[in-house]
Amino acid sequence: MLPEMGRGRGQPNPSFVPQQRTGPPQFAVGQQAVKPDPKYKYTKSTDTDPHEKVPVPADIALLNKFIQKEVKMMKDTVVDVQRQDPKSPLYSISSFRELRLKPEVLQALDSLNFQFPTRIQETALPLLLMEPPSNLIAQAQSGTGKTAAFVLTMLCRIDINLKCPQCICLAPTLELAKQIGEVVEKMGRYMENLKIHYAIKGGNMAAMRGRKLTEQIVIGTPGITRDYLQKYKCIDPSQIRCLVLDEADVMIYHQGFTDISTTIYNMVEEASDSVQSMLFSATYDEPVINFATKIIKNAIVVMLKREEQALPNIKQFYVQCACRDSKYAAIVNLYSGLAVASSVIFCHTKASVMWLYENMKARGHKVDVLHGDMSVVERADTIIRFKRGDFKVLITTNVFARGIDVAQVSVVINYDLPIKYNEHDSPMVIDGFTQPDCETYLHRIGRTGRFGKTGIAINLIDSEDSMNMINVLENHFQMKIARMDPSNIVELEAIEMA
Ligand SMILES: Nc1ncnc2c1ncn2[C@@H]1O[C@H](COP(=O)(O)OP(=O)(O)OP(=O)(O)O)[C@@H](O)[C@H]1O
Repeated sequence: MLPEMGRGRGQPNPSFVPQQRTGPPQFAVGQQAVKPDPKYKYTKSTDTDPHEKVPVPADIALLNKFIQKEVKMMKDTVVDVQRQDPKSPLYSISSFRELRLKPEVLQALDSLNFQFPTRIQETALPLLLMEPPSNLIAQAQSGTGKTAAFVLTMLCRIDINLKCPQCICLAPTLELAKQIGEVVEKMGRYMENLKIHYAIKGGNMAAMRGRKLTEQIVIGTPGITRDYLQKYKCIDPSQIRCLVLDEADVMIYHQGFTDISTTIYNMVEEASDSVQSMLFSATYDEPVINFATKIIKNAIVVMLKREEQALPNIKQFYVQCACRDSKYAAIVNLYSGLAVASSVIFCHTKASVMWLYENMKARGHKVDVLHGDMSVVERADTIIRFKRGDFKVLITTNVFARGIDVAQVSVVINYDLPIKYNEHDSPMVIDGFTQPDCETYLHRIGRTGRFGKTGIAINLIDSEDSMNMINVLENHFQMKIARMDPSNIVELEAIEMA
């Protein structure tokens, strides 16, 4: 059995309004940015600090030019160059043919133009396909092909002639579950009689009682999948050969998911003689990896160094805004740049998502929203339209932060930075500063820069508190988040040259 775990990290509290703090006056836009002393306790609001300079439309026009140039460069990115670079996550020395995949799967990979495995695929697949099967806890940067690594494993592990679930794949959101299913369909297109069942919100749960599933692969969110196993008994756990947890850190260590995921793991582990468990994510902080290695027996662990986690092909910037209102002005003025390819704007709450959406819509901008209060049908429809390019700017919450793969997303904007919560569901504050959620930040910016493309992440900063979060993120991942000062043409050109 699994060891009992304490309360996981708190879910973001939607009613939270970030605290405003004020800092030393030297921290002003247009001057050399002075990073605040982390020991300094800020107590007053900066919202109306007269030293701050709001980007004016002319400055924003330059910023737009910069974004558009970057987006154009993105189209010219050559994946082959990265494949040759031993430091790149796309680097590999083997071919898919050397990886013991089924012939029908190889045929599908050819038709999908998957020519070479990425580093994580080349590393994970031989470990996952060897006999006897071994468990794996794996980490790889966002957009580098983790999905294919576990989907190919599931396809190679199932016996197509058996009409019962043999693989369970869990994901934190229904959008991600659907997206994984689409990858299974594509990679399993030449496997006759392959069937997938989605254990997600929106299905007819009453019809499940007493029914035995005949599909070989079940992909679902944790709550409904547990009901399938425990309540409706429509999956026989003794037949399960693969259990996959995508976005595994959140699945095993987040309040609301921990107990459910561990119940599923225990049920399958106890019933099945030969289940292989696989955990994949772009991020695992220390407590998570400690917990994961405790519960997943004899797992092979493939981890990245901290400084390897942030992708160099995603250029990260912050823009200083005087207050929340000027963040809105910046977004409105950046619209034409954001709509060149596709962009995602992350807000802290559903309320701010809707506020930004209504205001931009009222100005005639074509934007759309995705958040957890929308119906299943609305959410699915929004993702389809965004992937199809029907609208170019998506305003959303953390519900879109993980896993969703939209190749043409070139810009991610953090209207609000993601905040870390403590075990009491309150924002974590150290030395007077709110702490950023480093893992969520990495997942959010990973919605751009997919599979070696270049992308831009822009963080809108409106207080010393949010500036401090930028410093913490830089230190945590040992990476640079450059100040983008739209009024400084020399600096902007220097960034363009970089
Ligand atoms: N070997 C490959 N050859 C060509 N394209 C690939 C290959 N592997 C993955 N891709 C493509 O790269 C994109 C990103 O892959 P995927 O969504 O699996 O990334 P991920 O690592 O799961 O990302 P995240 O951490 O955001 O969940 C997808 O569009 C996928 O089709």
